[in-house]
Amino acid sequence: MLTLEGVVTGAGAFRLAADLRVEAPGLVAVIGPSGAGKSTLLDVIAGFRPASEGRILWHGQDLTPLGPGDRPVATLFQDNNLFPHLTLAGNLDLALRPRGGRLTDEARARRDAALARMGLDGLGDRKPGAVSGGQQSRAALARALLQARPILLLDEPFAALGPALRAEMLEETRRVVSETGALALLVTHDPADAHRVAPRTILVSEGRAAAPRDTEALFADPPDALRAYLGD
Ligand SMILES: Nc1ncnc2c1ncn2[C@@H]1O[C@H](COP(=O)(O)OP(=O)(O)OP(=O)(O)O)[C@@H](O)[C@H]1O
Repeated sequence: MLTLEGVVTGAGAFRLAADLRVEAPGLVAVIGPSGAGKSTLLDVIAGFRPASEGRILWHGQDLTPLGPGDRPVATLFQDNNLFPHLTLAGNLDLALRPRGGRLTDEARARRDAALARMGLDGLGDRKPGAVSGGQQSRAALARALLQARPILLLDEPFAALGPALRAEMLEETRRVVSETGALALLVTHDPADAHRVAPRTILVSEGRAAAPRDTEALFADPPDALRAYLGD
């Protein structure tokens, strides 16, 4: 269970309030108008942005005082964050030895298995610039999975991909989240994404992140803010 207890955060004049619980595991969509605070919500959970009020708890443990590296969280952003000067394998290795040092044989085997599972067999020696956008996305997802953190934050990770590839990557994400037993929060602009892969959805609007609701029920009877966003 991820609990945001009276959390208030913000950037500049913007304020976001969140008082909600998210049952783990599972894939939860985060949806809402542009500028509503979806990325801000993920940032405060990851620790990239401080909470000015309230606490963030993971299975009862208070994460609020912890820095991003000490939280049980892996984050995947839209631009993938692959280092261009490293090979795909080298990028994945960062998840296994974030502070440098030699990779053990066991770690190397895990990295190769992660590449293979994402359909990147034989591409480990290439740099990101020498593979397709979809392959870059796969490598970034593989790296996030290798981090093996129980909370996965996905901030529009596949927005730059075409519709078919995006659907494929979402399905891949759904599959790995269900296999790893993680809690994943997925920011998306597309209600179809939420319908496709997320049984629950958090609506962020009017300065507030609402408690997760059953996705079908939410869209069947949308609150005014969601109705306006959907253009109904
Ligand atoms: N560094 C900053 N300084 C000041 N205001 C900021 C900063 N970063 C974000 N904001 C403001 O915070 C609000 C929330 O931004 P956020 O990126 O969380 O929204 P979002 O819902 O993720 O938007 P989008 O869907 O467009 O990505 C916006 O109004 C934005 O202008």
